Amino acid sequence: MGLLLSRLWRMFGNEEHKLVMVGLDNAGKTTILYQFLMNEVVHTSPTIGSNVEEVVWRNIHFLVWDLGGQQSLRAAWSTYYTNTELVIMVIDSTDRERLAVTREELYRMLQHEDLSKASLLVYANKQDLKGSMSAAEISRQLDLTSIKKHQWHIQACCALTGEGLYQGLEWIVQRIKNK
Ligand SMILES: Nc1nc2c(ncn2[C@@H]2O[C@H](COP(=O)(O)OP(=O)(O)OP(=O)(O)O)[C@@H](O)[C@H]2O)c(=O)[nH]1
Ligand SMILES: [Mg+2]
Repeated sequence: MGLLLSRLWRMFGNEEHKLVMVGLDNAGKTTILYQFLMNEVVHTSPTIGSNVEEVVWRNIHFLVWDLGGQQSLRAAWSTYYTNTELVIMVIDSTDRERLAVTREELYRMLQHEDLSKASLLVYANKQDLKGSMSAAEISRQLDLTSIKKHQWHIQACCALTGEGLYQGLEWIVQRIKNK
């Protein structure tokens, strides 16, 4: 009975999935959040603390937490991890100098016990800018293939046009449906 009810609950799209969006400052997280919510580019300023919005896509409800990425704020990311099923890490694909910092933050995050069952989507954002690294290059530099305990996927995107954003969400939807 419990299983049936939970299936019905899911069929009617009432389940809410917690999604946490992390990444260094200036990566484009807040821009992505409001693209999801309103299909438009909003003017952003650096996030202090977090933004949270409910995003509905293909009848699936996501509670999306967009966390501030400045160095002093990163220690607080883990306070948002409880009950998180999905993590999006956003990367500014032109920010070669700080890819090593992103890598450190990524692996620190994946070790957190509250994320042991979470799936990871990496957005290689700002693909519209000249000199941006490709998703394949970022994947190599971050050594994503070494991640065995989490399902992961990398998606090239541009938050200004929205290109690639929904392909990433589609991967997330498939993860949820396959559970
Ligand atoms: N060219 C280009 N600029 C982008 C893209 N995505 C975001 N930006 C710009 O990058 C800047 C930072 O974007 P935010 O969304 O505020 O970045 P953030 O990751 O939320 O930053 P913090 O809140 O400090 O962690 C803004 O000026 C955005 O307009 C993109 O795909 N291409
Ligand atoms: Mg922000």
